[in-house]
Amino acid sequence: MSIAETETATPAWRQLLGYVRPHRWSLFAGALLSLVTGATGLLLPLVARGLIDDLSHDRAITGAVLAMSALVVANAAVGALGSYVLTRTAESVVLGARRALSSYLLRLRITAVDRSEPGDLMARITSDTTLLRAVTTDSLVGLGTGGLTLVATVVMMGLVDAVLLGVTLAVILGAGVVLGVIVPRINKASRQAQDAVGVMGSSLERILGALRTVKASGAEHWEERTLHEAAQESWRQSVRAAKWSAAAGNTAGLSMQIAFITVLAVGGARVATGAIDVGTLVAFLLFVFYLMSPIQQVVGAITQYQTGAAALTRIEEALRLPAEPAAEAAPLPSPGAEPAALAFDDVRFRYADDLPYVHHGVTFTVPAQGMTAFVGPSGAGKTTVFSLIERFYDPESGVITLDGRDLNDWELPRLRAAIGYVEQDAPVLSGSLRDNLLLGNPEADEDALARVLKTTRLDGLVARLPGGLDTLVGHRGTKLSGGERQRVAIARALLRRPRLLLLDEATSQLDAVNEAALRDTVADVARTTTVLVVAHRLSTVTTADRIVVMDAGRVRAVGTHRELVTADPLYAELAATQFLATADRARP
Ligand SMILES: Nc1ncnc2c1ncn2[C@@H]1O[C@H](COP(=O)(O)OP(=O)(O)OP(=O)(O)O)[C@@H](O)[C@H]1O
Repeated sequence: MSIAETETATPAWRQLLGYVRPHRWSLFAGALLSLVTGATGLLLPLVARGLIDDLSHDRAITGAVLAMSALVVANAAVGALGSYVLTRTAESVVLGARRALSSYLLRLRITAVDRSEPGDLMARITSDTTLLRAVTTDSLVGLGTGGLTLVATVVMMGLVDAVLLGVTLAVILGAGVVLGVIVPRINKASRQAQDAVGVMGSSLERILGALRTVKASGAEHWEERTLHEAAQESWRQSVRAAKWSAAAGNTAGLSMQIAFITVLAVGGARVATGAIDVGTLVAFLLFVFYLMSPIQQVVGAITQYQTGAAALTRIEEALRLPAEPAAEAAPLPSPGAEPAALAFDDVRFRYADDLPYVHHGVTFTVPAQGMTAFVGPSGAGKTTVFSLIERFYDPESGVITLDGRDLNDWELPRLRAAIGYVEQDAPVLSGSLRDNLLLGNPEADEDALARVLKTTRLDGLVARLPGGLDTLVGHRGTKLSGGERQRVAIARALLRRPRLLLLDEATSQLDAVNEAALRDTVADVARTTTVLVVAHRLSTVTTADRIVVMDAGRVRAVGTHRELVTADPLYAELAATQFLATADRARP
């Protein structure tokens, strides 16, 4: 299931109000200033009527000219202030949405991440939230102030001449019908344009994450086409939205011009019959002219809302993905904390309802302290054991306990604080070596850092690097070797003083020196912590306190290397293929 298919329950306008609520007072102040701007503008036709009256009665016009000038200046000043307050508020709304969304995405369950595209999620935080800015000012305020100004103008027009008002409203009504057809098309095109931006984000994320492979496979042209197609699609849909928006804006403009001409014709006739005087006609025409602005504002608000509603829907979809409960960070185990004991009891698990079971009743126990290795053919479900311990996923049935307590009864942050986890591809983030090491425990002091560097045999590397710990490691640690990356990841995990260390060995072959360093490190750590290792090379686990042999989602044997070589044919075979069994059997 893709993220876009997630059902959306909350209507876009309610979400918008949710984001705007914390800023309602500044929004109100901005809207008020806009209204004052509108009101000062509204007085102009009346002052103009006075001016024409004064002229036709040979009276001095200085007062009227001064009043008009003052109104124009006040209009501009209040308008500028209002626009600043509104834009600032709109930026705050965007900030609120970005914060909410980024906090939420960090809490997403791994299952949700598995079935969504990170690049698309990124686009929702960066690009879709940006659209809220315009929707806050143009739509909400535009609708509020434009609507009020419109009503006020219509009332004033009614007071000046009811017949001419009737003529004007008839024209506006016609334009309203046309807009009813156009507006839904803007929404659809905007949604598709934003989706295309999401597709671009996903492609970019995928390509930049594997640029070496892309280059080595000579796939640049192919990937270029994918990116260009997504960009083209976004362009096509944005242009479609722009076309309909332009049509909407022009319909409003055109209707006002038609209204102007009609009022001129009907009003001229009324002046000729003496029903109204010229001053009234001029004032009314000025009102028609003035009506243009609030009508444009309201139409702009409605069209802008369509783009915003599409973005809000995409944001809401992300916020409906399953996430872990929000919780305070848990304290790390204190120095010298007891190692943890772990047990799996008849655990059955599959990654999704439509996928086959990965664990068919896995059972094993791991006492506190020492090293337990998991071995078995690829796809046996070894890494999945770790994912379940970290509660990235929950088993369908069976019980997993840490210190005799069901994992479900642990507060998630407390559980994860007790565990150190080194993933298979041991990610190193960009930044300095120090940043990478302190990621899991920013408060670790220099002593702790030095101890961990020594344990993980990284002290030599740090001494060699020109910048020491402050050397930048490059995006994803590209400036480090595979073995160094893995040891950095172990050091990072160890700085958290874990009571249980999960180490998923890299499948890539390490050189003999690195492999020995890794083996010694793990053996050292296992003296004070419970260490679980998923091993792809048996050479790393021959000294393990116990080895759990997994095959096709089941535990088929548990024992030491010596025991398993004779007791378990699969293990013996694995060992034989790695040239270990013979050497071992040869020993007395
Ligand atoms: N996120 C996932 N979604 C769906 N299926 C998955 C996921 N992760 C793993 N699997 C599947 O679960 C099975 C077990 O995977 P797991 O990574 O636990 O095996 P493994 O024993 O660690 O293998 P290897 O030694 O190759 O790392 C595999 O068939 C794999 O395709």
